[in-house]
Amino acid sequence: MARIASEEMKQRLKVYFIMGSVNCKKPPLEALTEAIDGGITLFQFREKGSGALVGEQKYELAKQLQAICQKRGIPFIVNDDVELALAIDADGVHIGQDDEDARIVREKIGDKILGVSAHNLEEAQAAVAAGADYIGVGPIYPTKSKADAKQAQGPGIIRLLRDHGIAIPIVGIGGITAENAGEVMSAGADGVSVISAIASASSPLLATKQLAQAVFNNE
Ligand SMILES: Cc1ncc(COP(=O)(O)OP(=O)(O)O)c(N)n1
Ligand SMILES: Cc1nc(C(=O)O)sc1CCOP(=O)(O)O
Ligand SMILES: [Mg+2]
Repeated sequence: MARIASEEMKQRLKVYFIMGSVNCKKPPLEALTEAIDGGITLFQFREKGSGALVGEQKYELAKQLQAICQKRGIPFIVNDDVELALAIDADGVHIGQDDEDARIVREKIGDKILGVSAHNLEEAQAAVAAGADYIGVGPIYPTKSKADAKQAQGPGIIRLLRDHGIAIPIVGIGGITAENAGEVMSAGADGVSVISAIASASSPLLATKQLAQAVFNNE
């Protein structure tokens, strides 16, 4: 298997849903199925926060969510847990600045998708040098879904990265909704990644459709 092409990665990032069992209003398998029906293009399993599953239970949920993604052709990314990603043969891994070093992760996962969080130009340049397939830039807006999130930067951080030559695929993250997704795209993002805009909605199906519409109207 070869590394994902940049253009394909950009398409995959359009509507990127991130979820773990602690995030959803509905049972996780139901929430993911509705999100896929609504038009998500990529999924990240992020089993994190108070009450998150560990060990065998985490592994089993990952396998069940992965099976849904595989059936529907949606790539399955694992947050933080490189060993889990390798154990279940996930499509990729997302890591942040406080996780394992991106160069080492690239060596471990070979051609699988590697996403890296970046909050400024230096981190973005380092992620490119380490072989990231995309960077997640945030928080764009205030978020309640990540306890240790940094201060919101606004969409201008994405424009700044583009203006300084960061050409790899970029996805915005943090407080993104159907109402503000357009300005994230207009700033130069290839897509938006969300937890609560879909997972906390009473209808993940409708919420995803609204988000996708906002994204594709502002490409
Ligand atoms: C697409 C995307 N972007 C950023 C993050 C955040 O990663 P990280 O900084 O490692 O924080 P945690 O998600 O691990 O709490 C992400 N998960 N996905
Ligand atoms: C997982 C995550 N990472 C962030 C970062 O800034 O790197 S913000 C965030 C939480 C995103 O959740 P919501 O869409 O509910 O705001
Ligand atoms: Mg992390």
